[in-house]
Amino acid sequence: MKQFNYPKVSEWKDLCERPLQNQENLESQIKEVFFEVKNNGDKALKFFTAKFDKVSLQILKVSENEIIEAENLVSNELKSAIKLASENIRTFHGSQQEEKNIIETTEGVFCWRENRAIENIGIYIPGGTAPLFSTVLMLGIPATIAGCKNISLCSPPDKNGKINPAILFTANLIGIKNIYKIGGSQAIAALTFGTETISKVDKIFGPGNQYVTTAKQLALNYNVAIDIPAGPSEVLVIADEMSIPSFVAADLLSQAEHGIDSQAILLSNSDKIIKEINIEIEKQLSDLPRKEIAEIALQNSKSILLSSIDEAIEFSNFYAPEHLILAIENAENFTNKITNAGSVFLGNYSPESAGDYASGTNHTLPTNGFAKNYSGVSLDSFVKKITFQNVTKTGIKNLGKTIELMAEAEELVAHKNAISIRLKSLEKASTGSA
Ligand SMILES: NC(=O)c1ccc[n+]([C@@H]2O[C@H](COP(=O)([O-])OP(=O)(O)OC[C@H]3O[C@@H](n4cnc5c(N)ncnc54)[C@H](O)[C@@H]3O)[C@@H](O)[C@H]2O)c1
Ligand SMILES: N[C@H](CO)Cc1c[nH]c[nH+]1
Ligand SMILES: [Zn+2]
Repeated sequence: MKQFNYPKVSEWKDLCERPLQNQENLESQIKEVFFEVKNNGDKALKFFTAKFDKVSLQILKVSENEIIEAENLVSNELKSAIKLASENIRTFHGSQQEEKNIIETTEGVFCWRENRAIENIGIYIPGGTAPLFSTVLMLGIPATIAGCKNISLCSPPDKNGKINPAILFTANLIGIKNIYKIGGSQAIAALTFGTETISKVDKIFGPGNQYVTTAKQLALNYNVAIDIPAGPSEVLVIADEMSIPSFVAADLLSQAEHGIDSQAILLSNSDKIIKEINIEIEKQLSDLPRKEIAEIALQNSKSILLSSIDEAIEFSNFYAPEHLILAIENAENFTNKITNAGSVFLGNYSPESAGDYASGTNHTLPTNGFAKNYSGVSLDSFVKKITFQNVTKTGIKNLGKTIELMAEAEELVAHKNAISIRLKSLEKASTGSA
C-alpha cells in the first residue's frame, strides 16, 4: 500500500477518495436497464442475465426442488455455523425492539409511536464474485423479527443457472420462499417495477457492487425506498505500537479481497508499525486464493502516517469508513471521539470478520463516506414508526390557547378554528348550556 507521511489537512480530501467508476456512464447504462425491465418485464431480465451473467435462464424463480437439493449440498458443519451466527444476529437485532412509550407532554395530551413492518420488501444478496449467504442472515433475520410479510430475494445465478446452495439453505432456514435468480441492476429494476414473475416492493435492501448501488439510487425515483448506499467494502484500521502487525494485515486483506473496488486504509502514529504491517500484507497476500483481486484493491489503498492517535481519529471521522478497527492500546477510551463510522471494532481481538459473519451486529453498512449521514441496517430499517396522539378534553383546554395563537400568527384561520370550536363546545358544556 502506498504510504503518505504527515499529510496536511488540506490534502485529506484527496486521500479520502474512493475508487469509483465513471458515474455518468454507469448511470446511463443502468437507466437503459430500468427502461427495458419496466417495459419488457421477464423478457428483459432474461436478456440482461444472458448479457451480464452469461447464462441463459428459462425460469427465474428458484423451485422447491432446488431448495431441497441445496440442503443436501451444504455440510452439517456449515449448517451449524450458520445456525450459531443466526442466533447471535437474532439476539442482537431482537434487542432493538422498542416498548410502546406513552408520553404525557402537557397534562391530558398523550403522544406515542408504534412500529409497523414494511409489508413488501426486496433483499439483494451479492453473488457476483462471492456468494454472500451471510447477507441473507443480516437482512432476513431483522425482516422477519419486524414482521415484513412478503420478502423477495434476488441473487445472481452462476454459470449453470444456479444460486449458491448456502444462500438457498440460509434463506430457507429463515423462511424466505420467493427467491429469484437475478443479479445486478436488473434485479433492482425488477423489484422496483415488478415483472410477470417478481412482485414490486416498497423497499429494497442489500449491498452490492457499483451497478447494484447505483441502481438502488435510481429506484428512489420510482417511490421505492432503499436501506442505505452499501457499496464496495472498505475498512480503516488505526494502529499503534501495541498493534499486532499480522492481525492488522489480515484485517486489511479481508476487505481487499472483496472486490477490485474495495479499499483498505491504515493510519498510524508509528512509521515502524506501518512498515511491519506492509511486510505482513505481502507475506499473507501470496497465500490468498483471491490474490489478484486483493492486489488491485491494495493499489487503491493507503498507509498514512499521522502525528498522533487523536489526529488519526480526526482523519477517520473525515473519511467516514464503513468499518473502523481501533487496533490500539485502550481502544475503549477513544470511542466517544468517533463521530462517523458504520461499525467499530475495538482492540486486537475484534476482527472485522466477526461482524461480517457471526458476532451479531449487521454487516450491511454505509460506504463511500455515507457513514457521515447513514446508519447501518438495523431492525428500524424494516419498520415505519407511526406517531399517535390522544388529546383529551383536559389536554385541549391546556394546550388550545397555544395552538390558536400559533395558527393565527401563521395566518391559518381554519387551523385556529379547529381548536376554537372545541374550546367553545367545552365551555358551553361546563356552563350547562351545550
Ligand atoms: N457495504 C456493505 O454492507 C457490503 C456488504 C457485503 C458486500 N459488499 C460489497 O458488495 C459487492 C458485491 O459485488 P459482486 O460483484 O461480488 O456481486 P453483486 O451481486 O453485487 O454484482 C454482480 C452482478 O453485477 C452485474 N454486473 C457485473 N458486471 C456488469 C457490467 N459490466 N454491467 C452491468 N452489470 C454487471 C451482473 O449482473 C452480476 O449479476 C462487493 O463490492 C462487496 O464489497 C458490501
Ligand atoms: N465485509 C462485508 C461488508 O462490507 C460483509 C461480508 C460478507 N461476507 C464477508 N464479508
Ligand atoms: Zn467482508
